[in-house]
Amino acid sequence: MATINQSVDVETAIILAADFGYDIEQGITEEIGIQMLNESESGGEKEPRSPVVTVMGHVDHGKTSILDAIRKTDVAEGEAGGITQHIGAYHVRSNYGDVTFVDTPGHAAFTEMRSRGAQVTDIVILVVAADDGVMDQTREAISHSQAAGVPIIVAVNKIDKDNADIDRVKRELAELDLSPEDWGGDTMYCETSAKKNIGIDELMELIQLQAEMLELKADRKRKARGRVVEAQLHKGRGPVATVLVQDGTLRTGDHFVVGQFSGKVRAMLDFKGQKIEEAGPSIPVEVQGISGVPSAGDEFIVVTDEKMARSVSQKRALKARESELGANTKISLDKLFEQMQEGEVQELRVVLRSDVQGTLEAFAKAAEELSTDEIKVKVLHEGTGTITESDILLASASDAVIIGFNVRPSVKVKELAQKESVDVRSYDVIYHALDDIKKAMVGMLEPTFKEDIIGLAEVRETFHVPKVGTIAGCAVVDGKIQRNAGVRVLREGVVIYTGKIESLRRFKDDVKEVVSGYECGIGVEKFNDIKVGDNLEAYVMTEVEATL
Ligand SMILES: Nc1nc2c(ncn2[C@@H]2O[C@H](COP(=O)(O)OP(=O)(O)OP(=O)(O)O)[C@@H](O)[C@H]2O)c(=O)[nH]1
Repeated sequence: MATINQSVDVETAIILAADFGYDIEQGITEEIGIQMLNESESGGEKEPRSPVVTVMGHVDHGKTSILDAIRKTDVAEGEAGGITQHIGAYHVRSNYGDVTFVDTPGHAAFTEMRSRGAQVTDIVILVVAADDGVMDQTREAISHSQAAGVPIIVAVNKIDKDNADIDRVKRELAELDLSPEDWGGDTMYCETSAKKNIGIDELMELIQLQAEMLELKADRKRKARGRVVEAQLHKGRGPVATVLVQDGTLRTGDHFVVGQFSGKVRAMLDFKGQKIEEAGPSIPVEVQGISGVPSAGDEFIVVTDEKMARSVSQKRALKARESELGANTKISLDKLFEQMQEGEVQELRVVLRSDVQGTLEAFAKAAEELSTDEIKVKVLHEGTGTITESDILLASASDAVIIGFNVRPSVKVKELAQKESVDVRSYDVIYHALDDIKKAMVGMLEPTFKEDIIGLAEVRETFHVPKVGTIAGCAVVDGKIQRNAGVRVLREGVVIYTGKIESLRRFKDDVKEVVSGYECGIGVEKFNDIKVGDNLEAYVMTEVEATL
């Protein structure tokens, strides 16, 4: 006998359910088991934990130098003189408090983790060189941090330089929503010289101040959970992962699930490569004893026993394979209306790319004006030049679409977009893009013509043929090139000309098409300015049935 509130064991449940014509799947109870474990098992009080910080900025603005200077403030270090770092994260104990630094290379890694649901960073330090000011990667880092909702502390670095212009940096950043506090804004600024060791203590103080405002807390008594920062197959130690403990305490001997793998903590090393027995919240450790190499961003959860660990990891592996095969759940303009109806989106986020700055400003303004009560159009990031891998990762992590004007992603970037199911749309004029967004918002997006890109060729040589013009000696690298197809001439990922393929030859013969792997000569109608290194993108327009 059991009352309605009492649970029964799995065997009984299976027999009972069978009487009613249902099958019971045991795995689900274990997934739920983990959840319950994590919800219920909260032992004691939540205590403050130290902040996890990521340093970002444009190349050469001084990220590494600032991190080095910070490490020198480590009071635990003393005589040894500088820490030899073994893993991608480390913990500094300064007079101002403890800080954990996640040393992943750049904002792409940061966002890749986030696209896996892993937000480990509490605070971003944005390093901007005072002599150089805001540059491309500064802007990208800001967009990535803002999209993640992580507060930014600005370190205006290299103030020792003669041509340092701190006010200019502040002005440029104020335009990007990072007004300094002394200008009435709410962004913390710190003036540093990593080289002369100026302002480093102040920076550490600001980190603590920001951390206090964030009220970062964790319960060190519970079983540990954390995230993988990096992982690899080590020759002697087998699969190892740097895990940042986010809650609870991790101990040697704990059974755990990590991504699709499981294991038992055989040994733990801190970032100095020293063996430790336990690691509390905000502490990075290298864990040994995993059944395989997990991915950066994977969740790490301690469970009660080995059987549970194994069973959950197997279910996860199966699920991962299934989702790889199907399910595209990301946002796309095609599905915008459906998703709006289902209440899934209130905000259409876009990442913008264009060949010229003017288009960006005009589009961003017009797009934001399209916002209605139901849906807001928000530009997450904009930049000139071609669509990058970092754009795709940002769009993937933030569920955004990418809109490009006269720019094309490279083959590699396109593949990443496909893998991440990011909707990348290319336009040549603003109002076409605006039209599509408008139509998508009311569920009327029904292109009557769809452009199919059929192939890509790389220009290896050019020849001048009298009366004909320039012929491009090309290698077809993707798909096929057809005579009379439309063609775009791309230079460094930017469209410089759009026209038609006028002539297509293999050796001396005119041919209708040339497929990937072969070489050919291509003449572009009314265009002679082809250069070695250009890419030719061939496309055809196909009629698409109206869908509603
Ligand atoms: N004068 C001056 N030079 C600095 C300062 N900080 C860094 N530098 C110099 O700037 C150069 C780049 O510094 P890094 O710390 O390597 O810059 P980074 O941002 O880590 O560069 P990447 O890792 O390549 O992106 C080095 O030559 C440093 O010595 C500073 O405060 N003042």
